[in-house]
Amino acid sequence: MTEPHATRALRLGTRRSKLAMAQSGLVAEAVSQVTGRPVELVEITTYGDVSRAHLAQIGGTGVFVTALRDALVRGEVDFAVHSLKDLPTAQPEELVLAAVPEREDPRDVIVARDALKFTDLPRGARIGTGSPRRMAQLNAYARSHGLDIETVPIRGNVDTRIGYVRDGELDAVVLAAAGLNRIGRIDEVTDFLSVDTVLPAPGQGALAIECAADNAELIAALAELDDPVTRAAVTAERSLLAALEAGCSAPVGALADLVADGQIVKEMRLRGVVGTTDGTRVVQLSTTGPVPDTHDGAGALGRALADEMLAQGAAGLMGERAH
Ligand SMILES: NCc1[nH]cc(CCC(=O)O)c1CC(=O)O
Repeated sequence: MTEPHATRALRLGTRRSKLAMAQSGLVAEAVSQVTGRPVELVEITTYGDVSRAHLAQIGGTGVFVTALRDALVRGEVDFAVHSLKDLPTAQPEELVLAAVPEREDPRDVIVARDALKFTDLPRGARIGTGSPRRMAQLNAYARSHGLDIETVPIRGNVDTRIGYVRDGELDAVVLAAAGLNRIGRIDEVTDFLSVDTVLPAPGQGALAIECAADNAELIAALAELDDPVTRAAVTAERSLLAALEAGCSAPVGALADLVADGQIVKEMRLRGVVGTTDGTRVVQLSTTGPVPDTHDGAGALGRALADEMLAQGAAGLMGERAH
């Protein structure tokens, strides 16, 4: 006899990294609450987990996500949790972004030796990051503020990256605040980078819960975990990314937030940046519009900013174009 549907465990497909397991654990609990069903974690290895190549070299788009999406399409798992910033902008038609929960801190942070802040790093300091977006903005800031830094391409999980600082190989590494928060290591941050210095990746700090497009019952339940403001913000950020035709490893930063006058929310602001990794050329613009209440409205904000950025030569600054 099959188990009654209402109590069968929902299968959550997850990567095995510490960060992915932490994120999936948080979401599993929330999903269990809204569905009344137990959630079991199904571990899946993605290309991004096994390849040693630098992200920019292996092409970026979707390396952490494809295997999870394949398992969803094959019906091996019921839903998957992704870091939204790792999710390609193209949405497969068999799948749907059922929920985007409230975003946490979108900022990038520095973990440096001797509790150093970014602007206090000594001349010639070596800063590890595998992200062209972070390289471009850190180098641009350094150039315009008389700092002398060297960005060093690295990759690997959080332990590996912070390890480069602990063992003295690098002076600092750049990471996302959200990831460190989720794995309980936010105390190791020595500097929270203002978004005026480094705009985060589109979707950074937000999670995406994805399931099969024909699973109406689960989609309805997961909708309870959706945060409409986060959804609108990340939709605008991702439509900017898509309209620039840039992959997730391209040097594109974007952040949408609400502009309030006292308690009253006035508008949504979208900021975007692209630059060459050496920081010599940067296009950074922002736009505002009414707070979008539809997917199309948020998309239009992103596309409008992309058009302005392209008119200022943004396309010529992106080395890693999506194929
Ligand atoms: N590319 C790896 C990745 N994907 C999501 C996060 C952090 C969590 C988030 O941004 O939601 C990280 C690590 C990092 O950039 O430090």
